[in-house]
Amino acid sequence: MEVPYSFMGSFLACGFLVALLRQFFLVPSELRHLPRVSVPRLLLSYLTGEVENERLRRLVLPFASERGEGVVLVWALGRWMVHILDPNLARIMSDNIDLFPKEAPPDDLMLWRLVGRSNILMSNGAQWKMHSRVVRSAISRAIPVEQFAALTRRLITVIGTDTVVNFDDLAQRFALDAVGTTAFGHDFDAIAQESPFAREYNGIMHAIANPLYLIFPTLERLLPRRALMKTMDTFVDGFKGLLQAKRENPGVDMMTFMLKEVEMSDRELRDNMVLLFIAGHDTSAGGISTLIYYMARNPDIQARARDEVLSVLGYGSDPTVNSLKQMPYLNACVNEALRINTPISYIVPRTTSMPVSLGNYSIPAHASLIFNIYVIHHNPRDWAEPEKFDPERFLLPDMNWKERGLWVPFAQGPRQCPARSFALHEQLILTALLLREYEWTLPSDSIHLDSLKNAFSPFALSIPRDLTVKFACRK
Ligand code: HEM
Repeated sequence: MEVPYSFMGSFLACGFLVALLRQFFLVPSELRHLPRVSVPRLLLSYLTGEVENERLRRLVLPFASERGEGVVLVWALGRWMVHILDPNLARIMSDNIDLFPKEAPPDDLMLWRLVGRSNILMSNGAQWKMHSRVVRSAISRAIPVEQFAALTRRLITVIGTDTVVNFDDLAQRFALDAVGTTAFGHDFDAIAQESPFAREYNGIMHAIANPLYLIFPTLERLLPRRALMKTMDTFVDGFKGLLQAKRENPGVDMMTFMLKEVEMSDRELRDNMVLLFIAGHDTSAGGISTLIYYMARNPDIQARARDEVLSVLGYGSDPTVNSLKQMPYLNACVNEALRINTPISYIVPRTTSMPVSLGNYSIPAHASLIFNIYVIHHNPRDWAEPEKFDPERFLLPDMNWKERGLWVPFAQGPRQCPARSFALHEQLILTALLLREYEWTLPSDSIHLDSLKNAFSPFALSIPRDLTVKFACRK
């Protein structure tokens, strides 16, 4: 019997496609000894737009909590990545930055076109040391306590007396003004009115997050998104304008400080500016919204934190670095919010500069590794009832969460977040002043009555979405 050409053609095409797909998802032979998450389950999760924290809870956490594994392979963005799930292994990786340098980001991924590569986040070795020295000293000169309080007062004016507000939006606008005024000496005035800059940024992030381009980054080359690239270039150029304005009109902000450093080129200054903008506002906004949400869901916790704030500050004075230290319960609430819905689920990929042994696992050279903050924060082997919002756990004397590397929202080691103290104070001051001014609850039609829902983010960010909150003035 003669086989029709059309049938043979389809058969060969199918065979070719299967072989291609197999190749695409094939685990490299040198990684095959490691446990791994099933590809079909991952693909289904990516294609249905599941949020990162849910995916990690369902598909990755069980490897640590049920099987006691310290690492697991996860397929993402077209390759296999080693997720570090064990706090001790995470510490080894974080402390040895020469053995585990930052991986060069895939050329095709749009995020890196936006963030740039000549900055503190993406550099390694001597370059990173230079960036780190300049950026860290700029950030850590003085905590802008008064500025945070002034911005909170602006926020209170916008919230008004008795209202329901979209708090995730307000938190993002607050965080944008916080980073704008303190890092660039530029007031976006985003709290009071819609900022075109923020709108453009949100539009770009939304376009970058197109699931098809994320799963198959090579599409950026096959079907280039020229309009998006142009918008991104114009957006980044906006930072050049800010830089020039800062040169002509120096202030007391981080950029003015960095401009005094002759070591950095204009390109490096601009890339660091874009980075501070991105790293500094979505993360903070996520942390703030999470904290406000859990306080709304737990009126007893909210009341206890308020009592503490009033006992230290009374009704007159603004918080200071010292007075905030006298509020252990409020500090515990901030820590617990950063644990339970950690703003960054895992760090930017590292690589191995040579074959290494991590605990019982041998990892080949040039593997991609990340340490998984979400899993470390949610492993029931280390945290009792990890899904419960319980600030009290940070007050237990024998928990030793710092020493054991169990609480790592800002990562750890030399490359941990340089703005840890900045971000913690931002949250403490905002919450202290809101507690004094308002009592807040979730409205009855909130989508978060049962559990917190995050917005979709392809960059492992956990930011609550559509978080309406009902504020009632206490005076
Ligand atoms: C709650 C808020 C924040 C959280 C949870 C957070 C978390 C993190 C984490 C986990 C890293 C490590 C990333 C990695 O190694 O791949 C990081 C790095 C970084 N963060 Fe933050 N961050 C926050 C706020 C900020 C703010 C407000 C700024 C700036 C004003 C900032 C600037 C940076 C920079 C420049 C780095 C790169 C450090 C390096 O590679 O040496 N972050 N952050």
